[in-house]
Amino acid sequence: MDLPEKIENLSLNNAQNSTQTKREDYIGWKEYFMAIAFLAAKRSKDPSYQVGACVVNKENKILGIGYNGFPIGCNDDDFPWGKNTPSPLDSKFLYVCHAEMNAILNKNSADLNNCTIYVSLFPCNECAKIIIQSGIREVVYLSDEKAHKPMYIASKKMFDAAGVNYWQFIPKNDTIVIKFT
Ligand SMILES: O=c1ccn([C@H]2C[C@H](O)[C@@H](COP(=O)(O)O)O2)c(=O)[nH]1
Ligand SMILES: [Zn+2]
Repeated sequence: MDLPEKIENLSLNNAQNSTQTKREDYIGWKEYFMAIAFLAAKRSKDPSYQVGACVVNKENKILGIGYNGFPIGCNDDDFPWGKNTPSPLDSKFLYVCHAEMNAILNKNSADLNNCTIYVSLFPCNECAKIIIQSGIREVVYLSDEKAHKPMYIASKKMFDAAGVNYWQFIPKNDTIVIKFT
């Protein structure tokens, strides 16, 4: 391409750029953080329930991500994934670290005060305690399908007493497609 042609193309591109407006179909912050919690849940090896969590500060910066799984060093193939086993020692409940706990322990900042946690499932009572003690002040959850169980009612009781705000996120769409192309 010789020089005059190049200059002509350049000014054409500039003219096109100056008339371009921003994309409108980008995902909002809340969708983004909830989608990250759901993506993290995809890492879980739990056959019955995969949970993801994402801790975010007031500047929309992510401070921690987690999913439910066994502690470091406890091999996914050696520890049990069953729950109603004859021997209590063979139940996953003794060993699994919950998604919220992992997100909080994985934090890349010392301070979680006034942060928000996005969770795919409303937190259980044990996670509620950890959330409160960490300084997180807001819980955004998607599923409340276990909310009728005593441990989840206890979570709400503790959140209410501690002044932790919680609300259900209802996504605009039930799918976000990610293509590696
Ligand atoms: O607050 C919560 C509650 C539960 N989880 C995890 C723990 C288990 O791995 C599953 C629940 O298994 P069920 O067999 O459906 O009881 O979810 C969590 O990460 N956070
Ligand atoms: Zn929990």
